[in-house]
Amino acid sequence: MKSVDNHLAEVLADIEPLAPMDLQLLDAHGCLLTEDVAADRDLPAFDNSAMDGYAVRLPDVTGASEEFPALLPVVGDIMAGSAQIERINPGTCVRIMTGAPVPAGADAIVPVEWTDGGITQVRIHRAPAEGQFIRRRGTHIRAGEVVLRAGTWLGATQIGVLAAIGRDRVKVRPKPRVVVVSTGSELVELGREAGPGQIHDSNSFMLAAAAVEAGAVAYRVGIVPDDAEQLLSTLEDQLGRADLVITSGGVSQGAYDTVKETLSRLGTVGFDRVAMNPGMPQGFGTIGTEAVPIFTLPGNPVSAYVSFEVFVRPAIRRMLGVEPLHRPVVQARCLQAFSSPEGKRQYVRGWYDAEAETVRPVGGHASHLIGDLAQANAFIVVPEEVTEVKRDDVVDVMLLERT
Ligand SMILES: Nc1nc2c(c(=O)[nH]1)N[C@H]1C(S)=C(S)[C@@H](COP(=O)(O)OP(=O)(O)OC[C@H]3O[C@@H](n4cnc5c(N)ncnc54)[C@H](O)[C@@H]3O)O[C@H]1N2
Ligand code: MOO
Ligand SMILES: [Mg+2]
Repeated sequence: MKSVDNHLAEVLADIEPLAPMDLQLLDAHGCLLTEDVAADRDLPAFDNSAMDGYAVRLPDVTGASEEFPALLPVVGDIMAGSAQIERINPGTCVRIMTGAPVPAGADAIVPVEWTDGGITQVRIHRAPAEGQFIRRRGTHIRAGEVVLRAGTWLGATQIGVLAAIGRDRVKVRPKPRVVVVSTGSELVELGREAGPGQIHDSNSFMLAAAAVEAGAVAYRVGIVPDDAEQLLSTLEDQLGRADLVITSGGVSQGAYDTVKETLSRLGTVGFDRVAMNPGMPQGFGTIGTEAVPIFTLPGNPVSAYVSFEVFVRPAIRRMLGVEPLHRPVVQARCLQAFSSPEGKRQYVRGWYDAEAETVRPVGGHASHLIGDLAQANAFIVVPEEVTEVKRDDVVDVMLLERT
């Protein structure tokens, strides 16, 4: 049997970051920026008001107080978006709203709360300091300044600053497009009745969701029966839009496990028994003229998910160009004893308590127990040579939290 580490190394040796592309801003969300982005303008782009109030000249309001308010005629109104009033003359003021351009001649903004709120004339009972409540042009970002460096991951706030400087396209590594196919003649689509001997396809939903959580775009193709020709034509159909293909099922020793036979016709996919539990039968290689990487994962749901976490997720992250490739692994005290198969790395569903730094196995170890998987937030990773984990042993814990 092949070791987990060898299989992972072979997989990653065949995976490269995707080539950068110019994408629309929202399509770049969740991607890695591959260019330095500099502002082509100052931010703020013009002097503007930080308050709803009045734009004034300082000499006209100096010393204003409750007892001796300054009284000024209001000669106009500047709302945000208006650029009509360019200047104010001595002895006058204008009403101004937050974000509106400050007219030349104005030295400060008086918030409306410091006044009687007058429309044609205003009583001001507190004097602002020079420049108070004016957001000056270029004080935040200067034209030419780099706002985001190549290598930055674009989350919501990075998308925000790009929009603020007017960028509608940016160069990023695109998200890998992951095609997910379930194989198995026993599978039925959600919404249809599962007849005798049939079950609903859960792997393709779970794996498509996992691919999205890893940062990819997922296309769930659905179910292909255990039929070589149908699998072949589905994969040929899908290759045009795939950067990566994931299948589940049909890779073990069954008489109708057709995935192996079919894929040997399409490209170079190797099938191995990997020394892990769950997830022993694994296939990986490339298919089609574009050499699209394909993972053929075992059909048992927990086996498919563990395989995704250990092999597929790091591959997706490498394609995205993001680090770290792997889930964080921490150490924790195990609250319950259990045994582990010799010679295999075991991934045990667990509940990790970060505060107590403990982990507790969740449910059984069998690879069809998907309900237990859904209750876990971690895998306890038991090394190949360990056959018994005792209560209070310190164990490695792979955290499944979203990162
Ligand atoms: N004689 C042997 N039999 C098996 C071995 C073995 O070494 N010798 N290995 C076992 C192990 S370990 C695993 S894991 C499975 C892998 O099986 P396959 O990849 O061939 O998958 P299938 O046989 O198609 O299905 C296995 C199991 O999972 C269910 N399944 C499949 N697809 C889905 C889906 N999309 N959604 C929900 N459930 C699914 C399927 O109904 C089967 O119960 O082989 C063992 N056997
Ligand atoms: O390896 Mo299978 O993946 O144990 O259930
Ligand atoms: Mg099988």
